[in-house]
Amino acid sequence: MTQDELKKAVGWAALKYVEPDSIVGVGTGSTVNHFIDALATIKANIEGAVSSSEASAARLKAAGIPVFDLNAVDSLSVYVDGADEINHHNEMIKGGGAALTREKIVAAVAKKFVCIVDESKQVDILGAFPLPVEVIPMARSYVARELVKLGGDPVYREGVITDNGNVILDVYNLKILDPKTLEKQINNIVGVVTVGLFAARGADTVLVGTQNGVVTKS
Ligand SMILES: O=C(CO)[C@H](O)[C@H](O)COP(=O)(O)O
Repeated sequence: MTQDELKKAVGWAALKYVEPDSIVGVGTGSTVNHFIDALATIKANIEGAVSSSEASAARLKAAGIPVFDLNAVDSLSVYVDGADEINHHNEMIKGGGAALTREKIVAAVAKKFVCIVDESKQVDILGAFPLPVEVIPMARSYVARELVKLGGDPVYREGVITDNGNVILDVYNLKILDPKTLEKQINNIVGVVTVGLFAARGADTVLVGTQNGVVTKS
């Protein structure tokens, strides 16, 4: 199977975590796009969705699924999203699609985070994928200097403005041995909006698309 077929398999497998009549938290990316396609087939059985990006909101609306503002929603039973890397403790690097801040917010509200990945995303140690950091534009150079002090090589993602009007620094050459501590350290730098390390709030369930089928990990 191709990588996209593996993504499709986990996107559809995530449907079983959607509760009837609920509002579903929806992430961003090519794997989640398959989940949205699957969700469209049961749209009569759900109330709607909260989206982590303008891109997913547009896809949800095009599929006829009502999209709610998160402020209008008290709780979400499930949040379904992909990842750029995931380790064996269900800690992740996310933000390849620049949606990390809204993803972290929607994930925080949800009772259960179901992460959907193809097997190429599984790693022993996070950091081969450059770590995205969303930054207030005027703080870009300052934050970059602070990230160098933490051992990384930040690169400005040129031409990308997030849905929140900010910029992204991608931090290369990090070997992330303690994701929870690094998440706190980077979030503490003034001017950082969010780091794309999801460790304090990792995934509760991971669906991995493999050549032998979808494997579920908790
Ligand atoms: O964090 C994300 C977007 O900000 C995505 O979940 C991540 O980039 C994975 O994307 P894809 O499913 O296209 O491989």
